[in-house]
Order: sequence, then C-alpha cells, then structure tokens
Amino acid sequence: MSDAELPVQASPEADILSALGGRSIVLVGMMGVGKSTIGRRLAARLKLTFVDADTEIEAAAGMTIPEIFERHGEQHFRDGEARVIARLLEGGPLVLATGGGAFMREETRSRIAAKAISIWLRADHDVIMRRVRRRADRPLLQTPDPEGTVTRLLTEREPVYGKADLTIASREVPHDKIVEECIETLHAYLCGPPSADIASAVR
Ligand SMILES: Nc1ncnc2c1ncn2[C@@H]1O[C@H](COP(=O)(O)OP(=O)(O)O)[C@@H](O)[C@H]1O
Ligand SMILES: O=C(O)C1=C[C@@H](OP(=O)(O)O)[C@@H](O)[C@H](O)C1
Ligand SMILES: [Mg+2]
Repeated sequence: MSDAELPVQASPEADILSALGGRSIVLVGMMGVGKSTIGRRLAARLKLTFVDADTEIEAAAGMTIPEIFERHGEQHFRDGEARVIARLLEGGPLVLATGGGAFMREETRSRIAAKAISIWLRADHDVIMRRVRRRADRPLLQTPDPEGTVTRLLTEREPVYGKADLTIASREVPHDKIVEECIETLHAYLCGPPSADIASAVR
C-alpha cells in the first residue's frame, strides 16, 4: 500500500482540536504551578497559538507587572487583566496561561466557562515556594513573609481554582510528563473513552 492509501491515523491531539472547535484551553492556578511553561509546551503539542495573559498585559501597558502594581496598584492591574483575557478569549482556539489571580474574578470565570476548557494546575505549598523563590517578578510575594502569603492565598484561592473543568497535579516531574497528562485528561474529557471499534483495532 502506498503512503497515500494508508488510512489517516487519529491522534489524541487531532481529536482534541476537533472537539474544541473554536474554544481555547485556559490554564489557571497559583503562582509557580507552571501555567506559563506548561502552557507553551501544551500549545506546541496541539499546534495552537500560545498566549500568556501577563505578557499581553505588559505589552498593552508598556510596563512590567511590578511597575503596573507600583505605579497604579493591584486593582488597576486586575481590571486590565480581565479586559485582556476577555479579548483573548474571543480569538480562540488558543492555549492561554492566566496569571494566578485572574480566575478569582467571577466575570472572568464565566467568560472562561463560555469560551474555553479550564485546567487547574495544582501544586503543594512547598513546590510553589521552591519555584517562586527563583524570581522576584511577582509583586504579591515581595513581602517580609512570602511563605505566609502563599499559605493565605492558597487558602483563599484553592476552592475557586477547584471550579476549573479539569485538575492536574503539578509536581517535580519533567515538564513534558505534565503536558502528557494534560493531553490525556483533555482527551478523556472532550472525546470520552475510545470506542469499542477503535479499541479493538489498536489491540
Ligand atoms: N513540572 C515542573 N517541574 C519542574 N519545574 C517546573 C515544572 N513546571 C514548572 N516549573 C518551573 O517553575 C517555575 C514557575 O513556572 P511558571 O510556568 O512561570 O509558573 P506560573 O506561570 O504558573 O507562575 C519555572 O521556573 C518553571 O520552569
Ligand atoms: O497570583 C497572582 O495574583 C499573580 C500572578 C502572576 O502570574 P503567575 O501566576 O504566572 O506567576 C501575575 O499575574 C501577578 O504577579 C499576580
Ligand atoms: Mg505565569
């Protein structure tokens, strides 16, 4: 049989893309769980555009996030964040990494529910602390007690992150393992179990 005659093989990635239609995949969760790094890799796997909401906010404001917080305050940042995410969700399908506070706003959660599949990347306090210590670009953690701040934010936020469609445990395994779990979990959620025909064909 020539290559042209071979049957087209369905792949989990192709199945996911077709089930998404115009919807996006949105990563939510606490600072340091891996939304930006995992999101970029997940988008590459699915051949979708990757957008980081924080980067878009910085571009729109012409300032870094620490500068926005310092000059205009958190409330101003949050309003800009909600607007940027609303705009990005109109342009799907894409993989969107949100900043850790974005999903706390009800209006943003409703928009995400209408236009996307949301994945909560969930990590333990200690994993988060190890990862966020490496950089000083998260203004909320520039406090005398970043550990206490992370504990408080996790208590406030975890029940809300739990409203995401899917949850993946982000832990100290290679990034690509987490990406693989995102693909498997998205596939099961969007496409269901393999049909008996396909299951027997691949046996
Ligand atoms: N599975 C992982 N294993 C090891 N390090 C990770 C993993 N996922 C993310 N990281 C690291 O944690 C740090 C924070 O990740 P980032 O994607 O910026 O998180 P977020 O966008 O959720 O704040 C980065 O240095 C990243 O490489
Ligand atoms: O948790 C938060 O409130 C924030 C998380 C940051 O993004 P990451 O979650 O990508 O670090 C960034 O949006 C800002 O510093 C505020
Ligand atoms: Mg990020």
